[in-house]
Amino acid sequence: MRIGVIGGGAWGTALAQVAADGGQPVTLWAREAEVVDGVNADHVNHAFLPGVSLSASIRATGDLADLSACDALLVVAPAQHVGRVLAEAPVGATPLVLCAKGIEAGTGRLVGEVARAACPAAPIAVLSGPTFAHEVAKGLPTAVTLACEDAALRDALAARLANRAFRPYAATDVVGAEIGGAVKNVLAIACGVVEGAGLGQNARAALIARGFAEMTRFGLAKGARAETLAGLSGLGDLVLTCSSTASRNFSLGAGIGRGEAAADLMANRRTVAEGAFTAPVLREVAAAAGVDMPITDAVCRLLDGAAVETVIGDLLARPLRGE
Ligand SMILES: NC(=O)C1=CN([C@@H]2O[C@H](COP(=O)(O)OP(=O)(O)OC[C@H]3O[C@@H](n4cnc5c(N)ncnc54)[C@H](O)[C@@H]3O)[C@@H](O)[C@H]2O)C=CC1
Ligand SMILES: O=C(CO)COP(=O)(O)O
Repeated sequence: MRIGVIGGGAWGTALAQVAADGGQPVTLWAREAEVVDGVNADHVNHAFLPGVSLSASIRATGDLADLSACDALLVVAPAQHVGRVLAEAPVGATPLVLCAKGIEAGTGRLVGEVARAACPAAPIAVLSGPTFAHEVAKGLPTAVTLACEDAALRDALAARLANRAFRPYAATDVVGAEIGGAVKNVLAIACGVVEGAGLGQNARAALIARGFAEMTRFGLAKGARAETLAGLSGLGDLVLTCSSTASRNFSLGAGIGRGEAAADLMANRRTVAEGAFTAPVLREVAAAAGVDMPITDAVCRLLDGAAVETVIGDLLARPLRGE
């Protein structure tokens, strides 16, 4: 199975490295010429995954047409750009493995819905879980959810991507796998705020547990299964990104918690903090579905510039309720 990767950020590059295990050829499409040149000449993605030596069997390209001979495409552009990139990619009926985590602003669509609209003939799988790119690229042990309704395709993809350190777990719940990854990014911002503002470990654990309740309420309303949300792509990824400054979303929140302006933090970054784009549209979609999302709402207010003390105070002052 010839693998192509759409997106030369940290995660696309790490997944290209996974797919290149054992010297298998992989084509990596990157938007930036400097990334293409660095991967081909030095076997390093200096811009997005510095310090990791990549397999020489990864060939980078800036031309989407070079993906036309691939048997499966890993889609790893940021969620807000997936629709545009897929519209230009030579997909046809080639299976797509969606690896971006987010909800499209303006439409409220999960990445799967975006991909189905752009590429109606392409079978869809979702790969998601607790996966810091730099750890995966270095070959550290990692497990992911690989969700696909077509069992034969899912097994073929799992067999192709699995290696000694990278372990896909099969699932059929595509929507559930997507929702866990999209919602946890928003909750990771909230946990970062707690860290940055020095609110303590109790508060962070409370946010993880109540955030998981929020993710589960939203997921169930949108057709996800509870066991998927409690698995690697939901709870697993929530725990990872709510616990570490290696998470860009957590780091963004930590900056806000320290009192820095969210707009400045967003303006000064080249890497993507998906939760900042997902939070407002998640709030809209949840409101339309009648789902209460107090932590997501708090993150939206903080991103809009509300004071940390005010927002945290409001969260704590909500009427007491059953767990
Ligand atoms: N980095 C990680 O550890 C993980 C990231 N992800 C997800 O993977 C997706 C991609 O993130 P990363 O690879 O980390 O990105 P990154 O933050 O390392 O790099 C930014 C990426 O955005 C792309 N980009 C910027 N503007 C664009 C545009 N207008 N059109 C198309 N692409 C554009 C850049 O080319 C680059 O590939 C996100 O949805 C993220 O949540 C998922 C799991 C792990
Ligand atoms: O999704 C991730 C790990 O699973 C990466 O998290 P961040 O985007 O917050 O860095």
